[in-house]
Amino acid sequence: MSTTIATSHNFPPAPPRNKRLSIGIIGSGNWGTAIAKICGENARAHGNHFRSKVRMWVFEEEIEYKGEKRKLTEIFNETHENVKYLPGIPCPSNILAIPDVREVTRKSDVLVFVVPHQFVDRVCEQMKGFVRPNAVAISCIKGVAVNKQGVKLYSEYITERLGIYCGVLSGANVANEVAREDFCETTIGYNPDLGTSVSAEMMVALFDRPYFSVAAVKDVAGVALGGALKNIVSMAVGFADGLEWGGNTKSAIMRRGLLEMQKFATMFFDSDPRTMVEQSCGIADLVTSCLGGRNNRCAEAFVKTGKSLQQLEKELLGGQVLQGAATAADVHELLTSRDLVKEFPLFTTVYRIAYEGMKPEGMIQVLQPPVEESENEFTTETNDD
Ligand SMILES: NC(=O)C1=CN([C@@H]2O[C@H](COP(=O)(O)OP(=O)(O)OC[C@H]3O[C@@H](n4cnc5c(N)ncnc54)[C@H](O)[C@@H]3O)[C@@H](O)[C@H]2O)C=CC1
Ligand SMILES: O=C(CO)COP(=O)(O)O
Repeated sequence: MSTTIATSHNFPPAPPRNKRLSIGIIGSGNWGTAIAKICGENARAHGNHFRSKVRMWVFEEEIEYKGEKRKLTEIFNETHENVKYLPGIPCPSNILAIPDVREVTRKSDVLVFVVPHQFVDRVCEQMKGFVRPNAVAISCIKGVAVNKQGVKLYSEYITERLGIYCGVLSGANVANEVAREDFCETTIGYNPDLGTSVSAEMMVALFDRPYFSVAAVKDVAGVALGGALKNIVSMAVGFADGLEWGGNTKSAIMRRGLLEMQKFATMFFDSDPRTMVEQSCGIADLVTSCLGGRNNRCAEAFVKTGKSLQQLEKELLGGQVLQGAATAADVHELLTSRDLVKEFPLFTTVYRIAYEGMKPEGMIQVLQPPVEESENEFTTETNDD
């Protein structure tokens, strides 16, 4: 079993009252709001550890609400509901929606990053210079940052941009189900050896709820990559849904996908291969996303309707952001630059279907065993009689 370093059973001692931590949520989408709800509940439940007020940065927009145009922050602070991204879910009244990311940054000891990965760069740019000296971050973002130099986790990227320690939270956590308080598990990747002012136990205390069971491990890369890469595999399963392939074929895709996830995490990072198969951030997230996450739904519709993924994102997601196609492109760019495309046939096929017009039926070739494997004694022609 990969080593679990903290769970809700290791409840941390309370810090002195003047050292209680202020929590800031950077993001307020579907998952951002569900995470803010969890932190808001725990800030109240553990008043000796956290300050009650949880600040949530909202990318401000005007929306049509009860017949008039209103600001999303005003509606949230009045109704305690994110009517655009998490409708129907009452949030605790100690969450305050704030349109200025610098104000949230300035006033927070723990910064919880939960924005679609496409926006991390510009958000960090605005936060620079406003971060508290002892602040720490935790990233709930599912994606990878690729450039000419190679690949980075978003937690590493945040550390580099803002100069603060950043852990990761990721798991089988479809936001609407978590917000409804259906039971689920999640994984925190947190490595206290790298020097952080907030312990792994304290991070668990911030997120663990009776319906949201948290385990912390040291394998930050394994946790981050499980969430990022399963988005590619869930698109592959969505293409299979579009073709009306059955459960056996889809589980073959999931198995091959899991192996590529594990291979990627150990090839490019020092990740423990057991994380992908033992923790919620690996196999469990892969399964839940393939059973009907947003990537899966858009990929299915892509095959059934012939519309572009951008169009389907607009039509099906109500302002939420599709991550899998962008991650497939990021990963493909990296694999191409390292001449490793053939080592990751499923990831590559998803890229080709999404961007190069490859027919989704072609996915079946990826599932066939490689030629060397099928050449065994039973297939050799004999002339015995
Ligand atoms: N929704 C889910 O079920 C889960 C999502 N995640 C991950 O959490 C991260 C955040 O996802 P969600 O909260 O679901 O976001 P979302 O998909 O609901 O995206 C909408 C959010 O993006 C913001 N946004 C739009 N344009 C922006 C801009 N130009 N600059 C900054 N922000 C902008 C919107 O204000 C809104 O808060 C993603 O990496 C996702 O993969 C992780 C677990 C579950
Ligand atoms: O990450 C998720 C569940 O854990 C959600 O996945 P989607 O973005 O595909 O909905």
